[in-house]
Amino acid sequence: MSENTAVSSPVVDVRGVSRRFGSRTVLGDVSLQVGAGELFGLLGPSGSGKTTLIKLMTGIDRADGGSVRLLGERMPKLAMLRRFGYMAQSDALYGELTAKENLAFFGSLYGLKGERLAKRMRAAMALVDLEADLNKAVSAYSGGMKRRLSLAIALLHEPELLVLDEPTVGIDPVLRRSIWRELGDMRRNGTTIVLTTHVMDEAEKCDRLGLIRDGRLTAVGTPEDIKRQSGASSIEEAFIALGGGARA
Ligand SMILES: Nc1ncnc2c1ncn2[C@@H]1O[C@H](COP(=O)(O)OP(=O)(O)OP(=O)(O)O)[C@@H](O)[C@H]1O
Repeated sequence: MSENTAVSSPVVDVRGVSRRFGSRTVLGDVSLQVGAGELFGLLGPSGSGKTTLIKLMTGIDRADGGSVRLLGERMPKLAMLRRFGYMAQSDALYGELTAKENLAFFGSLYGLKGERLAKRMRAAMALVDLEADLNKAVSAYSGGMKRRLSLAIALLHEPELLVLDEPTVGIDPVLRRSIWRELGDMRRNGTTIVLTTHVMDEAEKCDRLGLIRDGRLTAVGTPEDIKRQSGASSIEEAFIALGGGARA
């Protein structure tokens, strides 16, 4: 691994993490630090281990070896639910409830209530352009609307850290752009963001990228570093050289 720059007081501190399923090692000895206010992108081919790593970070799954700390706390830890927002790859929503009821449910887990909850619901739904659908049952939402509601839930409590697994899949280009603008504003306000993506122009917008292949980080650095390391002129080429195809 190269250029995994030492980060002082990292918000995300993954050390020597591994995960096996049966006899198969899907993550091997992964170490990664993400600093406060960084927008960090995990990039890798399908099945390379991105979601597995995200699940270990958030405490949804437990590593077989190594350690994960978020905001200085050893994971998994239930109380940390209030301090980070997580958007899973498959939406974890209650279909029979309205969007508002879903938001209220997750809001209560985050410790939000009363006027603050109402205010945050309005702000989060405005951000994903779903204000008009607040009282609609989630079962009547399209796939893209469900993704947007999942994102609204992840940032409902204005967490210090956002962990987003493919946040813009199924979202149209106009809304995708406005969501990225919003992620940029959040980062400027000090929110740390870790996300996975398959979209190259999204990868270019990250402060740093981690390229993952076969459960190992093959490169970590700024988009410019990654291009330089692989001698590529675009992230897409670098991805193929370092993470997405035959190693150069
Ligand atoms: N619960 C599980 N049991 C067995 N194998 C699993 C389990 N979860 C993940 N895997 C395997 O681990 C590997 C990594 O999966 P993971 O979902 O982390 O990949 P990914 O990089 O997120 O892929 P994608 O980009 O397609 O979402 C895959 O081969 C997958 O089949």
